[in-house]
Amino acid sequence: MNSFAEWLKKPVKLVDKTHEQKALARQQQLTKPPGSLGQLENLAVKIASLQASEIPDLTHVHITVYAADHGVMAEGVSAFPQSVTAAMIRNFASGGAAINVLAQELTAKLDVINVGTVDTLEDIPGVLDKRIDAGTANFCDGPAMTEHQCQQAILIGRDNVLSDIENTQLYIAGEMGIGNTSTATALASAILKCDPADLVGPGTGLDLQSIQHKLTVIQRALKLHADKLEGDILTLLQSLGGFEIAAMVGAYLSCAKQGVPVLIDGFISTTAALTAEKIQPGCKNWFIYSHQSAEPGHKVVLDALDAKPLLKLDMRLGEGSGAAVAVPLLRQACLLHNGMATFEQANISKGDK
Ligand SMILES: Cc1cc2ncn([C@H]3O[C@H](COP(=O)(O)O)[C@@H](O)[C@H]3O)c2cc1C
Ligand SMILES: O=C(O)c1cccnc1
Repeated sequence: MNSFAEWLKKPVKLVDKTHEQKALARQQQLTKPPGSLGQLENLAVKIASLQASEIPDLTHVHITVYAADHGVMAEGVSAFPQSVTAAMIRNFASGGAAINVLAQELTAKLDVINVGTVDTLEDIPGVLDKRIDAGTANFCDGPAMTEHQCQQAILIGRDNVLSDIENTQLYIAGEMGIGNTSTATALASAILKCDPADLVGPGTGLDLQSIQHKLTVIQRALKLHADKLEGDILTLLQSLGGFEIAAMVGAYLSCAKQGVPVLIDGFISTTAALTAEKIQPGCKNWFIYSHQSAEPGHKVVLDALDAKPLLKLDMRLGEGSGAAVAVPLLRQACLLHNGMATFEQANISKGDK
């Protein structure tokens, strides 16, 4: 038995029900009509139970952006050229991307990992070079990855979570990879056995005619890999995924096994979350969903996870940006939970009904 298979078998950590009960009871004691803080109450209870703590705390947030290129770009499926993936890695390193601005404001730890760009980048301070290959293969011609490459990518995500687990109170995986809305659409359609026409969208900004072309490309890929649709999820990930998507799957599996709360971002990240949940049911107990992006496939994937995202801001960026935007809400839910007085402390009558 190799170490990958051993690790994969490790169970997902069970969520602490005692702390859930304690947090629910505390919410009933706080000086407000029960339920009046709406979803902020559920959030605080969820974070308290995931952290197994009476004082949930989100001071230390670990954000990792996984970047990689996609072979399906040979079919012309994005409004932007493939070289933008590498260019954005440079931008992450110099602090100019949206996620840099947000991570700085949150005082979050921000890692950037190159999991496999076509461009061989020089050593860039602040970027972890874990290039598996020069992008994935075109899944219209064959599997996107070899089995070994897929495992390598998963282990990169696993190890990133473990690298700072002692300090991580919340983990966010972001992605950068031109063409990856096509990859996520193909993978999610295969996993959910649904029509890719219900998921496909503009990504970075395709017009209607180009979206139609993107759909025919994805349909071709799904036809080519049709024999794997009844097979296991890891094979689907290997056939239709991307390096950064597989790395996010590994990170989510790692969080669920170790008991680290995860805040999920947009369409591509949520497709990785769905993949992790299908590989190991129960992973999703560790997930909180930040937002619903404008990419149509995101709603389909969120629904498949029974997810109720906190925000709907028509964002469609990725990089972990939607999740980062939601962190202040989570922090405020915790602050209210921890800091408000109880009826007893404030000597206020609780009311009878
Ligand atoms: C400058 C720039 C920065 C980005 N940051 C995230 N994405 C997002 O857009 C890409 C997916 O869209 P598509 O499948 O249409 O290529 C991914 O890289 C995703 O992270 C970006 C895209 C661009 C152009
Ligand atoms: O939903 C997302 O995260 C998204 C949508 C379009 C392009 N990139 C990311």
